[in-house]
Amino acid sequence: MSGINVLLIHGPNLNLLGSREPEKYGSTTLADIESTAAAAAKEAGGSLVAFQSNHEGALLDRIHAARSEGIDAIIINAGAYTHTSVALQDALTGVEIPFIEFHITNVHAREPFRHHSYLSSKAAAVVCGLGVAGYPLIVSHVCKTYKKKAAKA
Ligand SMILES: O=C(O)[C@]1(O)C=C(c2cccc(Sc3ccccc3)c2)[C@@H](O)[C@H](O)C1
Repeated sequence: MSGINVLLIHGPNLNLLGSREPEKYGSTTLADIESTAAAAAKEAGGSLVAFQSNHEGALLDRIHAARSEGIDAIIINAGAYTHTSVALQDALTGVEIPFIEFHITNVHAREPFRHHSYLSSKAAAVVCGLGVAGYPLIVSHVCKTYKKKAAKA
């Protein structure tokens, strides 16, 4: 039985992780996050591919492509697009792949404009405030508990 294939997506500015605001986002780089997440997936019998873009359309295209790659679950930290993008919600629901909305910080304890998400109502789960340590935890959970998508006819 092959394992769960996870797509980890990061949105705008997250490529700068580790370089500024360590008090908020920690000092871990995005490359480290992705590497640790991939190791967690492997440990849990799954696999993980990662993608980051500062461009909304590129994020949409990457989500669309997941349909034909055997991706069983998406974990997305959409950054600021969380709070603005109906298009991201549409793409994530349109591909019919379960997704988890992830935030490093507790967005509900921050500025009011970060309290609304266009993704949460469609997400299988929403995780925020665990810091970057949350990534391997959620990846492992997904690989151990999610079901593989039925192959397309
Ligand atoms: O907490 C998060 O992971 C979040 O998704 C991440 C965000 C975010 C905001 C600004 C910059 C960055 S990444 C970063 C961190 C430190 C220095 C430079 C960029 C992420 C916010 O837009 C979101 O509201 C919350």
